[in-house]
Amino acid sequence: MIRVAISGAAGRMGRSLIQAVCQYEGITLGAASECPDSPLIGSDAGEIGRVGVLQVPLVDNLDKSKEAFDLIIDFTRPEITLANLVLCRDQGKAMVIGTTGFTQEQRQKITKAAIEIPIVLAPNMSVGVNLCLKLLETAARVLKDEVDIEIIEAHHRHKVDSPSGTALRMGEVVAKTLGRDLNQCAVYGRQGVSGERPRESIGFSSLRAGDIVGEHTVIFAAEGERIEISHKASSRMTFALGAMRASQWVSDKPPGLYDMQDVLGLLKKVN
Ligand SMILES: NC(=O)C1=CN([C@@H]2O[C@H](COP(=O)(O)OP(=O)(O)OC[C@H]3O[C@@H](n4cnc5c(N)ncnc54)[C@H](O)[C@@H]3O)[C@@H](O)[C@H]2O)C=CC1
Ligand SMILES: O=C(O)C1=N[C@H](C(=O)O)C[C@H](O)C1
Repeated sequence: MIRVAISGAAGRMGRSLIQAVCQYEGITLGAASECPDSPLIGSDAGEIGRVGVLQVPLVDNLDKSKEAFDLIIDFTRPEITLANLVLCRDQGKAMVIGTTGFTQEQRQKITKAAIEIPIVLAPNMSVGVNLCLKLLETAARVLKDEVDIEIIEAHHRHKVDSPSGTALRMGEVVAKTLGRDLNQCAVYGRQGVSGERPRESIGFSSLRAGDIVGEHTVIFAAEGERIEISHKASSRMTFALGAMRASQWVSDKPPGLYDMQDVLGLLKKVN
């Protein structure tokens, strides 16, 4: 049995993760944490996830429950993820990181820690999005530089980072396939007299509204035809169950930085 700790247990993803643990065989909830000033500290995680009492009280720091879990699942904010990373590295525990919005420097800290512990880091843990990443690679390889590429994403009004981690990953996959550097060719929104579109740019547009769970579309537009590859998540359970799959997968892996493509065995080329 793999004992997981959920960081950010009362958050949107945290609550879905508690439910997913209860649905998933071979995984049990060992610990759960929330922000130190949360009034929910001390409450039972099962009650927060609406799955009945689990006898796991919310702590304000997972360091206090470190004997009770084997790995941390973290869907929080970058600075919290990095604090959990230090704990996991010091304790030799694995990590599954779904948090997005890392700076380059923060990402490097994760890469460095992965020399010592196994980490799955993925901006999107749904099977569908990870399949889309393979489809995008194929589309870019076939369409080459003959198309304009635009990435549109839509999320709920509470999301704090933009573009979404998934949109950025989609851009990276397409740019890499086309031999472009995303740092050079990304265009984040347009306003005013923005001029004619250079073919090599990859455009990003972000919508924030209501309770949209997460939607991504990549448009490949040529003269006379247009291809759109879209994914629409309608429930956070799709991400949470992906995180369970990642937890089970990573629990017996050697140190290294992995992503959902590794977990799902999608690394081989799809033609
Ligand atoms: N990789 C994936 O598949 C997905 C990634 N995400 C990402 O997950 C992250 C979280 O998203 P949401 O759940 O919507 O956010 P949220 O804001 O609902 O949840 C974050 C939780 O962390 C808690 N928190 C704050 N400080 C803490 C601390 N010191 N210790 C423990 N918990 C603390 C907050 O109180 C909050 O409850 C975002 O970066 C989002 O982009 C979201 C969905 C899917
Ligand atoms: O914040 C969210 O909600 C989501 N964030 C992830 C991202 O930034 O890509 C994944 C998903 O779309 C939901």
